[in-house]
Formats: sequence, C-alpha cells, structure tokens
Amino acid sequence: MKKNLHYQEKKLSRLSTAQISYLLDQFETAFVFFDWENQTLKLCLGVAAECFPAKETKQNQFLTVKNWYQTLKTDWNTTITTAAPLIAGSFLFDPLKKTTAWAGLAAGYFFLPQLMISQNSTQTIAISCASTVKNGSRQLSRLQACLAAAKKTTGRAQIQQVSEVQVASWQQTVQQAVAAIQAQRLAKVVLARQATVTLNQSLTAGELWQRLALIKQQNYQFLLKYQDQIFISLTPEKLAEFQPHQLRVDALAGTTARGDTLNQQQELGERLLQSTKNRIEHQIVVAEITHRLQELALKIEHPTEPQLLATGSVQHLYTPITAYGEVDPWRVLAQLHPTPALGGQPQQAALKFIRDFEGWDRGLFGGPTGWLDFTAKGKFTVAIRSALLTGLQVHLFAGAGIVADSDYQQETIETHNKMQPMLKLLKGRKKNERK
Ligand SMILES: C=C(O[C@H]1C=CC=C(C(=O)O)[C@@H]1O)C(=O)O
Repeated sequence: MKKNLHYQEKKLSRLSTAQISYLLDQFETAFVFFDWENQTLKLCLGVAAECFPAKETKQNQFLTVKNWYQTLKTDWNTTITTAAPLIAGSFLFDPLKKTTAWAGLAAGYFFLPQLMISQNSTQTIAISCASTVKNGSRQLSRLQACLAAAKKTTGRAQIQQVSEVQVASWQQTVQQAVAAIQAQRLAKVVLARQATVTLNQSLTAGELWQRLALIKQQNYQFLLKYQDQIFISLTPEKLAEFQPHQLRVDALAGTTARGDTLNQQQELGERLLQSTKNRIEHQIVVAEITHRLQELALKIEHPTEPQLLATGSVQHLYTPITAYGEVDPWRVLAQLHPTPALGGQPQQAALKFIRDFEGWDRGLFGGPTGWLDFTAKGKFTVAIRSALLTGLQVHLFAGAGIVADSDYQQETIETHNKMQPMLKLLKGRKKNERK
C-alpha cells in the first residue's frame, strides 16, 4: 500500500508546565491529557487527519472512529520504537440528542496530531506525522523553536458573573425522576445541570493549563482546543484503560462532600460507606459494568466492597474493575458508554428520560474522552467536572445519580459541590493572594 503519512521520533528534555502552556497557544487545534494514576502526559498539537464521530451517522460514533483509526493504522510504518502514534479526542454523550450549543464540536472530535508528545517520569518523546519526511522534520524543528521560546503565560482573567441555570426546573425534573423510579419505570437516572460564567477577559488554552496544572488531586486533567472553543475537565472517572490483554474500568457513583478538615472528610466518608441510598446507586453501576464486560467474554475481578475516592470538593464510592482477555477498544467503549454513572438503568429508558426531560444538550459533557495509540494502548475518561469556554462565556456542567431515595435538595448541593473546583480555577488568583 502507498504510504501517505510519515512518522519521525525525537527525544526531548522534560517539558515544563510553561512550555506545555506555550505550545497550547501556538497551535489552533490541541489536546492535552494528564493522567494522575501514572503521572504521564500526552500532548497533541496540530492536525494531520481528523474525524467527526457523529457527523455522518448518529447510530454508532465509536464505529466511525474505529474505521478511521484502522485506515490510519494501515498507513503506519513501525520504525518508531519508543512510543506509538495516537489519536485523541472526545465523543458525544448522546449522538441522538440534537446539538446546538457546541458549534464545531457538535459531532464530537478526534484527530491524528502533527506532533504528539508522550511524557512519563523517565522520558519525553515527540513524534511528528506529516505527508512527507521533509514536512515532518520541519514540524520537529518548529517544536524545538517553540520550546526554546516558551515563557510563562500570565493571564489575569477572573470571573465577572456566575449563575446556576434553571435550578428550580431541574429540581422538578429530579422529583419527576424519583417518581418514575418509585413507579419502577427506571432504576436510576443521572441528571445534570449547568452554570454559566462570564469572564472579565478570555482565557487562552495555555493560561487554563497553567491553572489546571496547579491542581494536584486524584483526577485526570484534559483540555481540548478546537476552533474558538476549549473543553476542559478535571474528571476523577476512568471509563477504560487499555493495556495488552487487560482492561481497567472505574465504577464511580455515590457522593458526599469532602469537608474542610481531614477529620470531617473521614467522618463524611464513613457515613457515605454506610449510606443505603449511595450503596444502591453505586451497586447499580458495578453490576451493570460487570454484566456488560461479561457479555464481551472477559474475565472480571473487583473488590466486593467499595472504597472511597476523594477529589476536589467531593468524595465518592469507588470500585476498580479489571477485566482480562482480548479487547477491541472501540467495541468496549460502545459497550460501556454510558455506564449508569452517567446515563442510568436500564440504559435506553434512562437515556430517553434524559433526552426528554433534562432540557439542555450535554454535547461532550459525560462523553468518553482520551486517546488510543496504534498499538491499542490507551485511556478514556468520562468528561465530567467539565466546562466549555467560548471567549468570555463558560458553561459548567455537573450531574448526580438519582435513585428512589434521592432528595432534590441534596442533589442540588451535590451538583453545586461538583462545580466548585472548576469555578475555583476560573476565578484565578486574586492580586494579593499567596503564590
Ligand atoms: C455525573 C457526575 O458524576 C457521576 C460520577 C461520580 C458520582 C456520581 C454521583 O454520585 O452521582 C455521578 O454518577 C458529575 O460529576 O457530573
């Protein structure tokens, strides 16, 4: 087969946050993903090829990306030894819901970057991808020049106004959901709501990353920059990590506040572990993920009791699930998404409830977001605790699992708490605040 794309690799010195931030501002399209579990970073810059998962057909966005990825892969020469080329991006939460507010990202977005940088504790590797060897070398030279020129970005953007959108009508929807669950039309549904923020000046992708990188917590951090939009997330939830013959999935559901002190955190955590309502909410997720993975003929292991995972201003019930066997990553994503931690149970009835009653368009919120390399290693998170920035306008999103015992006021507090880390990030540092 005629080769259309050429890949070259180059070892780099470790990138600083300032360099990563600077690079994000130099490219029109970019994606950066920090993985707190193994402290690795993927940075994707510029577009060599792109795919809009739900543009042509709304039926199976995963199949669309799979076909595109397979075609790209057949073109790959395996001369690269230290890291593999990858594709990165974000799927929609629900392709069947009409999207209006998401502009260029309304059909989801994946790309094969012109430059992809993988950084772990021991090495930083850049891979260029271009139509000719010469162009690839040019890209690597441009990268070196940007790294040499990088300086710390000093954005001073702050929040001018915040408003949580249509809280009363959301609370009514929660009550409707509780009624539907009590009438046994559903077992669980996850309902999300929005807050809108106006900034005094816009934030660049680099400035946002500079702020995100200061947050050292148990969450994944990603930023997707496309046209004039930036989608960012501080998500604690891994949908799937793909390793050869092994798959890791999080069951994350059941939430309480974190409290202000370690003592409070422990007390609240203890109560969360004892809460029947939250245990039911969590168990639905564990049982359903396990069931769906068993349908793929995988061997599954997980602890019988949930653990606690504290992140940002909340803590969750958490069960890590490991599955063994041969996996097709795209098939796994299609099988898992949305889990009952974002959709509900039964899946189709919950999705219909969300489409009919939630009253806004989730777009990429709650969609699988991450990367997959050409050796089929990869990681996808669930894009929660996220925000969409367009100029001075920011939309923030947060949802909560509704079960028979849910109380709409508690769910309002929970979703409010879930928005706080992102709000804090947008607030920026006040003039006299300590560094
Ligand atoms: C839908 C969200 O959280 C999900 C993930 C963890 C815990 C959840 C909960 O306890 O409701 C949600 O299922 C969100 O943060 O927007």
